Amino acid sequence: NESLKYGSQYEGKRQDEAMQKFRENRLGQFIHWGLYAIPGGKWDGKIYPGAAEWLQSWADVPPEEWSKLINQWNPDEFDAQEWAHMAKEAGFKYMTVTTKHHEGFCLWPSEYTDFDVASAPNKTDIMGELIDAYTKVGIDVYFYYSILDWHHPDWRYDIKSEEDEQAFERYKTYVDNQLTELVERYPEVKGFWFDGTWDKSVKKNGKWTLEIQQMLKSLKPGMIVNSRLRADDHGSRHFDSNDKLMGDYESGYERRLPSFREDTIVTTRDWEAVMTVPENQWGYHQDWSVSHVKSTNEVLEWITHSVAMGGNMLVNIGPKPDGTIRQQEKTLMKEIEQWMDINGEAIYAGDYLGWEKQDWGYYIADQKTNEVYALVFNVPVTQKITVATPEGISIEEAHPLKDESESLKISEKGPNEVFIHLPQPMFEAPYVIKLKVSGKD
Ligand SMILES: C#C[C@@H]1N[C@@H](C)[C@@H](O)[C@H]1O
Repeated sequence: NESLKYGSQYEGKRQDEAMQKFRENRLGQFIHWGLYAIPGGKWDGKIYPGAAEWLQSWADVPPEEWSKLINQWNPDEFDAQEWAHMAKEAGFKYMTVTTKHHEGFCLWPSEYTDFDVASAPNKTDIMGELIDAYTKVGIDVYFYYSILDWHHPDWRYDIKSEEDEQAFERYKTYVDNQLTELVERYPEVKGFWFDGTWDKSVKKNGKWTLEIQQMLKSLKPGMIVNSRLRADDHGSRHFDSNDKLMGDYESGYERRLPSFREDTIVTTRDWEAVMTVPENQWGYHQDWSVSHVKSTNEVLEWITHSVAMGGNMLVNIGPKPDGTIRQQEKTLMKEIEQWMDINGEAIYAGDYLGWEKQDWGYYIADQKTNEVYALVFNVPVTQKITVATPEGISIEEAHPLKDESESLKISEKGPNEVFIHLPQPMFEAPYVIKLKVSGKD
């Protein structure tokens, strides 16, 4: 290991209360909202199938033209309490919302720019409304902030001249000021989800990324900061040049999940995956037919897979320009609610169990109660699932969370292996079984 000045600051999982709460939350809502919701994936009459919040890039729109969208920012149907209520009912324990995406438009009245809601026809302080409404219903709020900024004149993709150097110094001050402003205006914020840090300009400023992390923690002890912010002395991101995780949790799983076969290393640290309902749409896109849209059961499997590997999951919504939520996302939240009302105990505070992975689905162990759950997604044609337990551990009982008074039949399969017999008929949703285990520590 070489000594690094701007690498990982500590090893292992943070054990303080704020981080434990993050770990127990497990299921969160991601919200991507900004000017990009107005065109909704369409520019000059053409639909672009790429991510809607990247339309400025796909359609190669000059920043000064894109910025005119500010004059159409008028979410007159926006109701933060309604969003918070829907999220609460769905069972989200935390929420992460875009304060500023790559387009540079700020959803709060910032002292440091005119490219913000204060300069739009509708001057509502979106961040203020959301953090108040969500905090009031008991949902923790995190802020997404993009370092990459297509609007700001001092942003640089790389530092290749004295002029670049001076401009980027100004940009660093702008970001430091905005982050300080966000914490001071919204002190209930629990942490920051940084994005847009892949360019050389950031990789050459590892020291700055550490200073941002330290500044946020000095502004609010316990603040939680994702690994995606960080670059080390040599520009290594997420993990420093000694392969040590930087930041408080690993945030590399965007629209993908760690494999149970190859990536169990993730179970040794805190991590969070983020996912879209369509293949790749974070901001509002008016035409979801451009790609596969996940069913609720697919979304529930992504959530379960993350928790079963000891991670969190953020499920994204992209609100419409008028401030309403599209029907597909409202239906999804309602169906997640119906499933979580019965099975949420297997997800909240869930963690990696470490038993042999089976094709029928996932095991989740409760961090606090030590209860063990089997979550069945792929019902075997034999109508029974195999549970192979470590030496000295056996399954005493199996009760479906849908009706815990019911006991499922258990039969011997072999040494440390049993069958659990599933009831007819086939299931319309993932089927969760609480296992009574003996011999577990
Ligand atoms: C690429 C990229 C960005 N990272 C995701 C979390 C979205 O914000 C997307 O625009």
